Amino acid sequence: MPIASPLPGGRFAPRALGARPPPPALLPPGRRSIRREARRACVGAIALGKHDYDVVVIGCGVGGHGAALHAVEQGLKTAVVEGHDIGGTCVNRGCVPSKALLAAAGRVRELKNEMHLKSLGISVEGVAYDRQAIADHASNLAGTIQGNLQRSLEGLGVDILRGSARFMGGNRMRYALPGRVDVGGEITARDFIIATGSVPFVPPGIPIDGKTVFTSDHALKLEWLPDWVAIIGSGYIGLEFADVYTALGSEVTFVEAMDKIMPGFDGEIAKVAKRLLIDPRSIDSHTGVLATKVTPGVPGVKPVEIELTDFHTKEKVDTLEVDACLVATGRAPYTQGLNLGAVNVETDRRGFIPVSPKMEVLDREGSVVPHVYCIGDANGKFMLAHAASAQGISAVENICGRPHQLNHLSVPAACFTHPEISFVGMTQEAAEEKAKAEGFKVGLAKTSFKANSKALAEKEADGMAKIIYRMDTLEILGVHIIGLHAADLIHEASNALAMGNTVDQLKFNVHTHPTLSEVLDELFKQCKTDVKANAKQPVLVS
Ligand SMILES: Cc1cc2nc3c(=O)[nH]c(=O)nc-3n(C[C@H](O)[C@H](O)[C@H](O)COP(=O)(O)OP(=O)(O)OC[C@H]3O[C@@H](n4cnc5c(N)ncnc54)[C@H](O)[C@@H]3O)c2cc1C
Ligand SMILES: NC(=O)c1ccc[n+]([C@@H]2O[C@H](COP(=O)([O-])OP(=O)(O)OC[C@H]3O[C@@H](n4cnc5c(N)ncnc54)[C@H](O)[C@@H]3O)[C@@H](O)[C@H]2O)c1
Repeated sequence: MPIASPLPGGRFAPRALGARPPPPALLPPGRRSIRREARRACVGAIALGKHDYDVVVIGCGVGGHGAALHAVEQGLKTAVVEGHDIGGTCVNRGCVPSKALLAAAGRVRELKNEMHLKSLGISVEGVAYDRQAIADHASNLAGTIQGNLQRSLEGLGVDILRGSARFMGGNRMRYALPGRVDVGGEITARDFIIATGSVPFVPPGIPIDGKTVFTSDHALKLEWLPDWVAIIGSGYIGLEFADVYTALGSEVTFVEAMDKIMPGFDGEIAKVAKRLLIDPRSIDSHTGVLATKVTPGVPGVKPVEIELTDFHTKEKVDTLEVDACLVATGRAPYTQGLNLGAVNVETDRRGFIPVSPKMEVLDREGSVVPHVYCIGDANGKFMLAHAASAQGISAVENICGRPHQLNHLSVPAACFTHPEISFVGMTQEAAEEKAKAEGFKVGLAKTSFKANSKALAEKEADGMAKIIYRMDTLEILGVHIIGLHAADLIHEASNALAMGNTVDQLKFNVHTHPTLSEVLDELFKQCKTDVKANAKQPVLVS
């Protein structure tokens, strides 16, 4: 039976886990020679010999896990050093528990939507939920996936070293667990991959008490459901928690520094999201304001006070009084205690570790620091789990002497609200700027879920998809979807982008009827692919 993976695509799903696989000597001859050949190919490129390990990965979040699995598959002697929880943020305090909460809250929302159920001929009475049981579902799932990750590493022969790692100069590294004299030691490695991730960023003036003022780390435990919760920041975390809280009966107020809600998203998609995810729910928002001072409260006794300051004039404009405050204002890289100076590495102004497109760490002059790579949230290139893992694989390819660069524009992203939002590549705004600078015309096509038979059968036909492409080369610049299962639908577009497919190549592909995938089929078919005719079109076709 496949084992649940924290990553889409189940990076370790097909392997038999739970039991340690036989050592190479006991493997069937075919498997043995594949492992040996992989090792010869890769190790030949890096001239191994005098080190304890070929590769040491510092941090075992999904980035470090992905890197370690790929390294050991290449025949490299590999260790991960983990100072806290195997699985890092994604498994323990991120993707996994948040999706468990969203799954349960989404069901509650659906079952409480009498109108929707009635339109399908169904009536349900007395829908109730157990807050603690929902919280337990999230923490149990995190525990299960953490165990799976650990077994997958052990099963393939990756050494798991417990402790916080610290560079000692040269190829040496020390690791230790505070308060444990029996754990730790010093090791050497030919190559190091830094995968130490990130922690919540909390703006100055906001004290976190973990009860009434908290970050996603606390919110995921769902210890209580405030009647009224202010969420500072309307990015991914803000949107997903607003979805959970409103489904479970809380009222939400967004406090967003930028002039519009969801500033990081494509403008048109953000407008549709506002119509579908914000306006019909118990959500209001204050935009163009910073939360400059927050005073924690006492549940049921004293409210949390949030001082709002105009983003532009810097004048104090209002004070909110709410039951609780979730701070969702981004994440900060975590590189504390690594002693980066010992390997001539310095973080940038925001604390990220600068890297080349091959994930090689760069020094302050911009030169490559030999044998040190950095992947995932710690380099800040794309703070998503699957990006971290893909960067890890890319780093290992480079270690093996097979030059590789991940095309970050082809990395998809999704926000798991109900309905979901997903995208790959550029927003329309960014594409238009690029077109202006480079002198090409932008093509645009859109489709609605309302024209899709499957979405209509589900009575969930709210949503749209749009594609942005170059009219001269028919190259895809971006695809954005909001609607039922948008997070799954995006992969046809992201894979096309990764493979360098142009829109004229996609429009002849066949899709099963009736499926939601026809939303994208329709989108590709609507693209204007006559390049000669396109040259005569106005600058933007919509
Ligand atoms: C609430 C929430 C929901 C999210 N949902 C999604 C989602 O749905 N999809 C998605 O793609 N992304 C999601 N993310 C983002 C995702 O979790 C991160 O992008 C991802 O975890 C980054 O992986 P990483 O391996 O770079 O770092 P991390 O997962 O942060 O792992 C780093 C690891 O390094 C260890 N470490 C740090 N320093 C040391 C040291 N000196 N020595 C040894 N070990 C060390 C840490 O203990 C940690 O285990 C979410 C994030 C949050 C907060
Ligand atoms: N589904 C997913 O893939 C998923 C889910 C959750 C988190 N994540 C990852 O976690 C990271 C963190 O998520 P996030 O939502 O915290 O960050 P974010 O960068 O997505 O959004 C932060 C928002 O906070 C606003 N902001 C910042 N400071 C403010 C202040 N003082 N007052 C008011 N508004 C302020 C910003 O303008 C922005 O809109 C993201 O980079 C994302 O990649 C991903």
